Amino acid sequence: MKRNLFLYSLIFSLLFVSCGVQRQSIPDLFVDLKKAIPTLAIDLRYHGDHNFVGRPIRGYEGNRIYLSKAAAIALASAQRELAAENLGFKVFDAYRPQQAVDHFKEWASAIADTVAKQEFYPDVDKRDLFNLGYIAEKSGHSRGSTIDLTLIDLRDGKELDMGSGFDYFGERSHHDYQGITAVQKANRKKLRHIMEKHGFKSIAEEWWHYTLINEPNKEVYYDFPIR
Ligand SMILES: C[C@@H](N)C(=O)N[C@H](C)C(=O)O
Ligand SMILES: [Zn+2]
Repeated sequence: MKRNLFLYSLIFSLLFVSCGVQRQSIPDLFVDLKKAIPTLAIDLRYHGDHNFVGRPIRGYEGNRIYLSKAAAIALASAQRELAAENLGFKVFDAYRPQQAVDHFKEWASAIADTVAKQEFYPDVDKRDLFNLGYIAEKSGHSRGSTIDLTLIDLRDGKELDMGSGFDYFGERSHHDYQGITAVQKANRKKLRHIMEKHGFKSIAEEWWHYTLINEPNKEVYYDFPIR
């Protein structure tokens, strides 16, 4: 009896460990972006609390950024081109586990929780953020070839003025919004131009969001946590 118990618990622990390893393993498709492009500036917003939820997001356990190799190669060539103008990228988000998207959905249905409303969605009811295209229930980020980013001046590390902050959900962040200055328009255009030149496409609602057109594994939504 004792022997059986021992065997069962051994099998159970082995199963548990192997599941754990599977959950932790990063698919071959991905690279650690900090290692692939060491000169990239990174501010992984969903790892901390400076984001529209106001708290760290599920699945962002480590301050690391993963992206598909194909997207990382395209981004590296764009970054090289920018450097000639003393410009670089700052990345806010890249691969996003599905569990993080699920966290966004849960948060959106908790109507009373508006701790970060003032900064991120002052004029939008949080229940409409999905319908209006600001957050996706099935996000390209989970497929691994989508990235949220801005431009920085390499001489002082400061972000270029884009006319609204990252994840400001409102018309002000739309590509076609006219009520911003000529400099802000030019900065957005510069970001869009360099991203499109290197194979990425934009969405109308967010100046910071780009997806590699020839992304690999278009059908797969990954859920491994970021550690
Ligand atoms: C939430 C925002 N940063 C974003 O990435 N929005 C798009 C629509 C997405 O969720 O895929
Ligand atoms: Zn995005």
